[in-house]
Amino acid sequence: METTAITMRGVEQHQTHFRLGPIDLNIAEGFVTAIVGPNGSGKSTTFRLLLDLIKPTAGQIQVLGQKVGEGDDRVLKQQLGYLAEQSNSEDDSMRGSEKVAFVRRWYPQWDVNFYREMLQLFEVDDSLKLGKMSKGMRRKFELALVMAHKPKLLLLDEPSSGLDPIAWKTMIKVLHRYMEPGDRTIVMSSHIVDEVKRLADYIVFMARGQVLGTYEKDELFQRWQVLFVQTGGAAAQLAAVPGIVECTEAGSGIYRIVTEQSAATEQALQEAGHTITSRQSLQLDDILELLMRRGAWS
Ligand SMILES: Nc1ncnc2c1ncn2[C@@H]1O[C@H](COP(=O)(O)OP(=O)(O)OP(=O)(O)O)[C@@H](O)[C@H]1O
Repeated sequence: METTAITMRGVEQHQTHFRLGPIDLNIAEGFVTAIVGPNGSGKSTTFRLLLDLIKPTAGQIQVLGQKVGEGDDRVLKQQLGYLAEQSNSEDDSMRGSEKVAFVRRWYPQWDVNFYREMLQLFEVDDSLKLGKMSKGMRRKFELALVMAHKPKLLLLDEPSSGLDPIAWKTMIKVLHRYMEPGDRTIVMSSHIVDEVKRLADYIVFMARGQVLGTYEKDELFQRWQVLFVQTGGAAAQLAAVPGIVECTEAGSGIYRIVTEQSAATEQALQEAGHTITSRQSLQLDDILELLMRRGAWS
């Protein structure tokens, strides 16, 4: 694998009603990784651990080559940008421009032109008080705010929450452009299938505080397929076919097969004399559901 921007080793975080981990995770530098999982699966908790906003109960975390929670992390923090899931209501009475004046002092590399350009693209007026901005407007402002120092690692917790479809498209464009230099990394959580499809290079599935797996996006969609198969009555032979995750009878000797190794499954089906009548890609949420079911969690 490529150089890692983030490494988590045996990381656990215990709360009264929630346990995260143990998590072992590598996130590649120079790519977009999307963390996908149901509500309460631990995505935001993971972000907070990476930023040292909460401490792990066990394990070690490295971000951009530095151990989190050890030594002077000022230089590391200047290389990070974090968009929290929810706005901080304590900032409501501040104007956008006042918030910027406050934040930019921490970042010597703050790029005022880039910030202005983003406000223009998103059509945001930063002279408004943050509490007076609409939800989407504030989200766009905050996105510009966390990107203006051009961090090497951008952590975005549900970035498109509250954005209208036009603003959403602008955000996708902005993030694609952000990745162009090749040495930047984005880790984002998202519930929007289309967003993950358009932006992510890698997908990390999470559920109930556990990482279910990390997958290269194109390979994931290529491997996970639904095949409709005419068995000619020899359905029992399907049990020996590799990669099958689910198999249901669809009527008239046709079986609906979900596979996570489409190439191997198709080859074995053909060698056994079965006919594949059609195939479809599986959606991201269906893959997550099947992975969760396999973990016997749902
Ligand atoms: N079944 C549950 N019922 C109520 N709260 C839960 C449950 N599971 C987890 N939580 C809460 O969720 C928190 C962990 O979730 P976290 O915010 O990290 O998840 P998330 O994946 O970001 O969720 P979301 O998609 O809703 O933003 C824990 O602090 C815990 O309090």
